[in-house]
Amino acid sequence: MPDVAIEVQGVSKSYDQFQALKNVSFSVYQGECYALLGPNGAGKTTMMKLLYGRVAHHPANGQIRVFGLDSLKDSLKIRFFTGIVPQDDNLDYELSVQENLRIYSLYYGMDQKTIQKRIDELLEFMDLRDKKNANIRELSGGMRRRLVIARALLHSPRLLILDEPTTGLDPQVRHHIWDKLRVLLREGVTILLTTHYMDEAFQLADRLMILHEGVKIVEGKPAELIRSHIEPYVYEVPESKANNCTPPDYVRLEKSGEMVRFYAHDVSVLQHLAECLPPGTGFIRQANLEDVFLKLTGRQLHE
Ligand SMILES: Nc1ncnc2c1ncn2[C@@H]1O[C@H](COP(=O)(O)OP(=O)(O)OP(=O)(O)O)[C@@H](O)[C@H]1O
Repeated sequence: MPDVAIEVQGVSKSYDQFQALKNVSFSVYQGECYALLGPNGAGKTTMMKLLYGRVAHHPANGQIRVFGLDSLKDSLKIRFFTGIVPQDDNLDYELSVQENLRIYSLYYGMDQKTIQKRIDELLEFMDLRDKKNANIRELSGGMRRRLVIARALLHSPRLLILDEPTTGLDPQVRHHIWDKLRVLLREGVTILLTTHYMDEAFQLADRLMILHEGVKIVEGKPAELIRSHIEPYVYEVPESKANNCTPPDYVRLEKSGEMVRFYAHDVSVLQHLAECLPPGTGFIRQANLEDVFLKLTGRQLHE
């Protein structure tokens, strides 16, 4: 069993009367990528912020340890080996790309003689070297996101925490960022991320947890969750056409947006259903993480 990087035990968090997290426990092993999934408001960001001491947390019971350090008593020490990519790109728009990195290096008390080398290395790594002296306003959304990741890596952290790293970015930029995160994982960095993209979790996460209304409802490896929680085949049809299909009792139905999904263990049952509609009206596919998410949370990804 690999060493533990993050250990969360029975943690709850309330904002006034509202309980955002309810008795949540999980561990993240060193060098793994662990994803927190959940509908809007599930408590993902709150969990992340507790880890790096961004919200006050005085649990009556519950504890968070990061590389053996207590998140309450040692939050400053934890920040010195943790890189944080927040949900919003909180860059300084008055400064250039490299000035944004330089100012952060002061915050970490980094040696100013060697800092330029590290900045150049990171701009190269995130493919931003041509933008070194550009103003932040001149950067695309994808470039800004890459710069925030470069900034989080300045002090060569052992742990990288990313809150929705690729939200709103085009598929090419998302794949580019995933490639960079894979390089970091190969180098032994531990990664904890939140995402609304099921393909992102499937591509990157060794293990994941689904949070729902502050409660951990499931945890596991993506492929195992699909195998154990969902029928393997899905027939997806627009709701307006689905009235013509009458499924047998053992076919499960789920509505998602404009689509109806029929779930079954036997693909031939779905093929039979498909024959009740004109060809091309719907399609049969294998179940994926999004199907698990829908079944367990009963929610669409963005409501
Ligand atoms: N500072 C705060 N004061 C009061 N309530 C808060 C505060 N921060 C978060 N909440 C509430 O706590 C709940 C969990 O919020 P959180 O941001 O952790 O969810 P999330 O899963 O990250 O959501 P999203 O996917 O939309 O980012 C929400 O109902 C939110 O309104």
